Amino acid sequence: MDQDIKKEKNKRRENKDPVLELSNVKKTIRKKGIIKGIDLSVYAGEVFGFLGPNGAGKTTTLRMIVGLIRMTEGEIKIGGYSVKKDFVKAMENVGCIIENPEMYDYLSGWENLKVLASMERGITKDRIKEMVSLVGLEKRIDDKVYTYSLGMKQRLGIAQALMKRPKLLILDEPTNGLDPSGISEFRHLIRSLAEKENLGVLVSSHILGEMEMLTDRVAIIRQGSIVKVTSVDEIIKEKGITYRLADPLKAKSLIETEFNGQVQIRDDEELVAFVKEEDVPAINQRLFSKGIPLYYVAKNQKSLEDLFLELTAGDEIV
Ligand SMILES: Nc1ncnc2c1ncn2[C@@H]1O[C@H](COP(=O)(O)OP(=O)(O)OP(=O)(O)O)[C@@H](O)[C@H]1O
Repeated sequence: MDQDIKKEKNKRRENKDPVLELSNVKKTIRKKGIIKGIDLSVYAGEVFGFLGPNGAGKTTTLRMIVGLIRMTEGEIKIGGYSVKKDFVKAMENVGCIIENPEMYDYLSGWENLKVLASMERGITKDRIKEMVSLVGLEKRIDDKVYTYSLGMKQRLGIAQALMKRPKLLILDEPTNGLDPSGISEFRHLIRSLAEKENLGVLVSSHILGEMEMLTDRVAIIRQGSIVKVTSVDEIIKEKGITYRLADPLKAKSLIETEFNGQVQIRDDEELVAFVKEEDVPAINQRLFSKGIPLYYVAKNQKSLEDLFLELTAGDEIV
């Protein structure tokens, strides 16, 4: 992500109240701790990922946020309103798709939105049009919903969820069943919604690559507890530098003695060097002057998947 946008987002986070705030949220079912005291905050304009293996407690937490099940202990605030004390106001500030979005297949997309608008206060025809354009459904909005692809249904579901202008959008496993181009379109849609509508978006998923590209920050949940909250940028830390070259043995000795680096030889043409990034040009020059042909140099990055595996080691991972 662009550095300026990142700084801007951090500034926004520092200056603003969260659109969603969980404090010490617990859920006990038949004396078993399912959720063991979760704290987290989501801010306007950010896409926040909720990641965890099967059975970690993602859906239970999302269902507590939208009031489908009661929390045993703790506090949840949406747009500043307590889900316990100000339920209706809290719910006015959240749009969600937790299971499949509810819609009438035999009506058109437009008719579906009209039906919903008639049930809510203050939704104008202009707002419906605005939502249709925001989710990119203009061309097909008059077609019956049963002719829609899964991705189009999802767009309509998002339009429904956002009609009342909530501050927070919650999506549970939203890319399930989408093909790669659908996933990519979805990613662009969510990012642009977060920016244009200044929405906080909470997305749950176990699809790590997707989350890496979609979210600004992630919370990793394991056995009912959050084990880490971090920005995606922080995760993608250096994991050494890969060199493909003619003589790894000779290169290893040079890098270790002259640049105080650690080197692991991978095969007869590849090594990974743990050196300072600013030393790389000098290393390359020295390899050249020692007559070691260099084919390729690349910075290795730690992915969300690496981190997820480290933190959830031993759990079932899908
Ligand atoms: N009503 C219930 N009674 C007993 N156990 C429950 C109940 N609801 C959830 N659980 C248990 O709580 C744990 C968390 O479930 P949850 O569905 O929140 O996980 P998840 O992270 O959403 O997993 P998945 O990705 O598989 O949906 C699981 O072990 C589940 O079996």
